[in-house]
Amino acid sequence: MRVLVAPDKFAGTLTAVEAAEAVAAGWHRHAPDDEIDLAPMSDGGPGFVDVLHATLGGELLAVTVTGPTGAPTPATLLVVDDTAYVESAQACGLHLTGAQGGEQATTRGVGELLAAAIGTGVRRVVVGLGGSGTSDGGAGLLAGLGATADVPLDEGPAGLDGIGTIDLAAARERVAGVEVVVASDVDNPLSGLFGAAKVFGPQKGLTEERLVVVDAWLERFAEVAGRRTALEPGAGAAGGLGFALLLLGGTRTPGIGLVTDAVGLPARARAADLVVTGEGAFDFSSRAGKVPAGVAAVAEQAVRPCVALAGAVLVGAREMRALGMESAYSVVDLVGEERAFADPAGSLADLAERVARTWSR
Ligand SMILES: Nc1ncnc2c1ncn2[C@@H]1O[C@H](COP(=O)(O)OP(=O)(O)O)[C@@H](O)[C@H]1O
Ligand SMILES: O=C(O)[C@@H](CO)OP(=O)(O)O
Repeated sequence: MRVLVAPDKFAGTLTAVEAAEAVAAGWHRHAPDDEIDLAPMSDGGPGFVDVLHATLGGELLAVTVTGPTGAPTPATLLVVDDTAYVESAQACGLHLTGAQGGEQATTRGVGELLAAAIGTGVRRVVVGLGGSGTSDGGAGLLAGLGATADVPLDEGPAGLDGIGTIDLAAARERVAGVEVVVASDVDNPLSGLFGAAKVFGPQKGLTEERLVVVDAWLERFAEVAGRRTALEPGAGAAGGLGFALLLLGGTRTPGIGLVTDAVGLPARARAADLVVTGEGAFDFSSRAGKVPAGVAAVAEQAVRPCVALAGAVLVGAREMRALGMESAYSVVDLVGEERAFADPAGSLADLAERVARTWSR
């Protein structure tokens, strides 16, 4: 039997590559003769560059950029032919800000990363969005590329309070002649009920009262910088980085689709008998745009069953099927929360061994 293993990262415990390897190790304990094809995945968030490098090869270039709280932060660009890939979470990820709300946290480093990518002379730069700890509407990115305003653009959303004017000419000049592709994991607008602060603020540590304040800063920023662009799908990805990149002429594409195509997932699914995906928490936010739903859609096209192995499964059977999944299995249900976090790779392997008993033939 051939099994395609295509998980996302398990945020905080396993990278996508580690998760795929753990699943393969456990599966082989039960079914040593099964052929396993490892395809670690990303939707534009953490792991984007690693996952693409593992499949596409290319050259990795190390750079140091300004982190979300100002500290020098290492990041890596991937250059493949005339395209550079940049992962915004490396410069402003939640792992760098901690759950502090990010009211002063900046995306300046993402602008620096983009500038470094453009500096390599490529024709196209793909920016992966997701997993950010910031909510600055991408103002920091614009500052990192030379934009100026009557308020500081690189002091987080708090710095935008009372903004009246912005000049994007220098930033637009900096990206002129380069195609900017915005690979985002969500299609939310910048502000409002479905905006960056309201929907993704809580996971960054913003309290109910502060969400409203940050949303109002973003709303005002949108009025000054580009109201219509703020409503476009994906403007609210990565705390509004999508907005800034769209203002600079970027075009949005779902990150999962970009990665799926880049790693040739449809053909690999057709060559398999079963597709296995997974992520840390399988919940209803795992809908369209996220790795498990994207992998399930590819499996469906290939007429192959798809199952999910997750740290925790937080949806019922009906929702799981709506997400295209035949079954979803939980590490926590098998080994308990303590062991799941103490030995994430070992316990995911144990779960995979169990699942192989049901699915391998
Ligand atoms: N090994 C694990 N076992 C159980 N739960 C995990 C494990 N790793 C991560 N998680 C849970 O998954 C959550 C992250 O969800 P995940 O789907 O990986 O990321 P996101 O939703 O940010 O894309 C974590 O907050 C944690 O509760
Ligand atoms: O960075 C963020 O604000 C969100 C949405 O883009 O990412 P994730 O869905 O990975 O939590």
